Amino acid sequence: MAERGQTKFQIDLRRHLREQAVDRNLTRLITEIAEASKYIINSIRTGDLGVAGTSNLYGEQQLALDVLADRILEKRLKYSGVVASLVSEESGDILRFHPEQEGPYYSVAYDPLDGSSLVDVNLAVGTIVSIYAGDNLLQPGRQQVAALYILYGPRTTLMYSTGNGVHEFAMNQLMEYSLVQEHVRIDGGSGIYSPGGQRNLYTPGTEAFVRSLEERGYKLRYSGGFVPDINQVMIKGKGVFLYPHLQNRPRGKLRLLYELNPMAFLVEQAGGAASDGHRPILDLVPQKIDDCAPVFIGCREDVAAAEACIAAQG
Ligand SMILES: O=P(O)(O)OC[C@H]1O[C@](O)(COP(=O)(O)O)[C@@H](O)[C@@H]1O
Ligand SMILES: [Mg+2]
Ligand SMILES: [Mg+2]
Repeated sequence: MAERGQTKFQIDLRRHLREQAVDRNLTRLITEIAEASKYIINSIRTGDLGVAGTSNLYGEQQLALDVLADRILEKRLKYSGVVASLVSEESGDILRFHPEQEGPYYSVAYDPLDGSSLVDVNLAVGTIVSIYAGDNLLQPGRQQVAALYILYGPRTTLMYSTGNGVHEFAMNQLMEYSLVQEHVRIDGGSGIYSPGGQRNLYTPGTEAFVRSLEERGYKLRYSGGFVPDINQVMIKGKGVFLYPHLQNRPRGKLRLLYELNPMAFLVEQAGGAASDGHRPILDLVPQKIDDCAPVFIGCREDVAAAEACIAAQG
């Protein structure tokens, strides 16, 4: 019987970060983001589901919730005292700060509310965060020092890594994130597949890859939310998500800085892989903050099979 107060399941996020010997300022940053999620949850549950009357960098109509979630996170990060620069999917400009606190400082790229168009149909949405040391946000994803996502589903869960495995937390009745499991692993096996985009616009290589999964009995699981769809692969420990290059969209849809890099960091830390069809997502060098890339992400063997199909048929 574990000593009272010592069981793994009473470890909250801050204590876990401390036990992982995570730098004090990075611990502060991650716990500030966790705090901000409480206000985002509240805005999802009670907020205005209408449009904000503005559009983001991609010309996508912003929902009031996108803008509200962005404001909540930006304010938290700005006043955290440990952030040198940040960029959000919703704002599109890099904001720079001069923290008074002692360094080290960090830079953050985030998608404040991914899948926001699913809120009005009451499907799960999430927040995705990518963290670098210093003030340069245009670095390959492999340079990240941490990444995390928060999934606002029937339960609110948080998945983070600082490079020492991926750990899952769930929000309890007191709105604290309490440890559920450490070292989440994607070990493979016949699983699920999440085929994003329009199938009729797939290239021959992607079409051949998806057909091979169906012939192997993979089950289609696609919610239209990147965070729940990736979380399903993480928790099941198998399967693959793809939002590929399309005939009319050669760079796919998902954004490198705030969606692909953080998810690729987490999935690789869980023993999986993430590719743009030719090379690891984490090795792509961002040219500009709104770069997009095709993505095949999940079980290592499935991603390798996708790359082989694309090498053979494009
Ligand atoms: O609706 P589509 O084209 O299948 O795209 C779904 C993808 O787009 C997204 O909704 C884009 O996210 P945003 O809501 O942040 O723009 C992802 O969550 C999801 O994986
Ligand atoms: Mg998004
Ligand atoms: Mg978004």
